[in-house]
Amino acid sequence: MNLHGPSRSWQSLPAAQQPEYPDPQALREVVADLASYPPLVFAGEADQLRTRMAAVARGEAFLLQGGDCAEAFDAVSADQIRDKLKTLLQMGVVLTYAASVPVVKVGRIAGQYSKPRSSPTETRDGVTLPSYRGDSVNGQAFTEAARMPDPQRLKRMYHASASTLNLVRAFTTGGYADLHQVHAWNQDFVKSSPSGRRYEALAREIDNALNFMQACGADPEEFRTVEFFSSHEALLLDYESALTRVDSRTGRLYDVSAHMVWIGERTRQLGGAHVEFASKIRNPIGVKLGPTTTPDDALALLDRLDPDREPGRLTFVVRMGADKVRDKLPELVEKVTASGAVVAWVTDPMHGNTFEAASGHKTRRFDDVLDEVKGFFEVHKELGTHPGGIHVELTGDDVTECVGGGDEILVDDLHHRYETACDPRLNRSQSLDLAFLVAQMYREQVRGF
Ligand SMILES: O=C[C@H](O)[C@H](O)COP(=O)(O)O
Ligand SMILES: C=C(OP(=O)(O)O)C(=O)O
Ligand SMILES: [Mn+2]
Repeated sequence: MNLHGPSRSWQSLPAAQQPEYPDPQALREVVADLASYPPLVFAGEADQLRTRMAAVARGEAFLLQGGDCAEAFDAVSADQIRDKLKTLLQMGVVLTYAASVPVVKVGRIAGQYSKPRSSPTETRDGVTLPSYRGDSVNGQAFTEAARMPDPQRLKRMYHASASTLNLVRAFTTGGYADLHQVHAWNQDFVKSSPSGRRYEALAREIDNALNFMQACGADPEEFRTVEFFSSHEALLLDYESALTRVDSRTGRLYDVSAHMVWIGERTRQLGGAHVEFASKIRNPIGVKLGPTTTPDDALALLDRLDPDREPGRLTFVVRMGADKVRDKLPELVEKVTASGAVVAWVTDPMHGNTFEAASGHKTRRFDDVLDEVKGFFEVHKELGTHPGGIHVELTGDDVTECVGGGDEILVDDLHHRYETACDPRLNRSQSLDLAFLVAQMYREQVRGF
């Protein structure tokens, strides 16, 4: 990697969770090619998201961040991208309208192809192979050939991300996301699900409100487009480094693979390459905080990643588990707040609530997810701080991966449509249920009506 501009200091530090490529020369060639590819996002857009996240941190907006645990190359289709986006847009509308708060919409999309794993290997029937680490690294099939890390997959990740982002941009700016389309997004859903029917009632209210505003002289053009940002875990540093470029406007480094990137629970070591990398780029940054995080860990991350105490720069994505969030979160929030920092606090109610069902499926209970969100809101209410948003794993498809929800999925249903490449996702109905419940919590606890 050639060193243009500021130093790439992270490249000499230990990086956890990286694939072991059999042919380092092949990797170098791929990285050199990637470094010559055009950016996927413009640095100015990342700045815009930082401004939006500053509003979240100050308590003036709410973050909705969601998408697959792991995107898959064979799911880069118009229908799947549209349905995911549609789900996020519907959730965004529910939250905006029912909680009366501006919603910053960020997809786990167009780059979420790489997975950290609890174990580097997987054993089935006495055979041990490298774990699946996401489509950017290896294949899901349990064969030696598929599980061998292949650097060519980094290029496929770039192209899959580019075509996904292209379609997302077309939908969000080309008329599909027009607020006047609130009913159209729900058409295929309205009769088949309780949350679809509930949404339809809300969409009618929005219609009335739009008609009222237009009658008052508001410009309908204002509602034609939606601001939507991309994000993923910055896990594979070969890829992220190749897409980290000097911004010609400012001379600063930006990771132009996405608007926002985050550091996962397994790679947030203070002396590690991921934290160093994130400290050097200007994008808004997220860091996952699991139940073992101490206040000193949080303060050290704050000093490394947000030394200037710039609202919008740093988001702490808390994923403690429903049974721990009420115990563990308060002292983190207290100490960080006392330090004078204005960070965005966001709940990821998924990753602390995963368990294996008797059938062997990795799953989550909708009620645990909801309970962790409730705990997160309770802690912030108690401390007078802002519950800034939710970070969830979801899909627009009617999968059966998480149990519970208004259109209840039972443990015995999991096998019907269990399609995730990694962690269990909320389906569309469960996602909408969650949006309604979170909107109600926000309205009651933050807005006070
Ligand atoms: O989001 C991803 C998973 O939580 C992470 O990859 C770990 O999963 P594992 O415990 O199945 O390895
Ligand atoms: C791996 C993930 O989360 P965490 O780092 O919080 O475990 C994830 O977001 O998919
Ligand atoms: Mn996950």
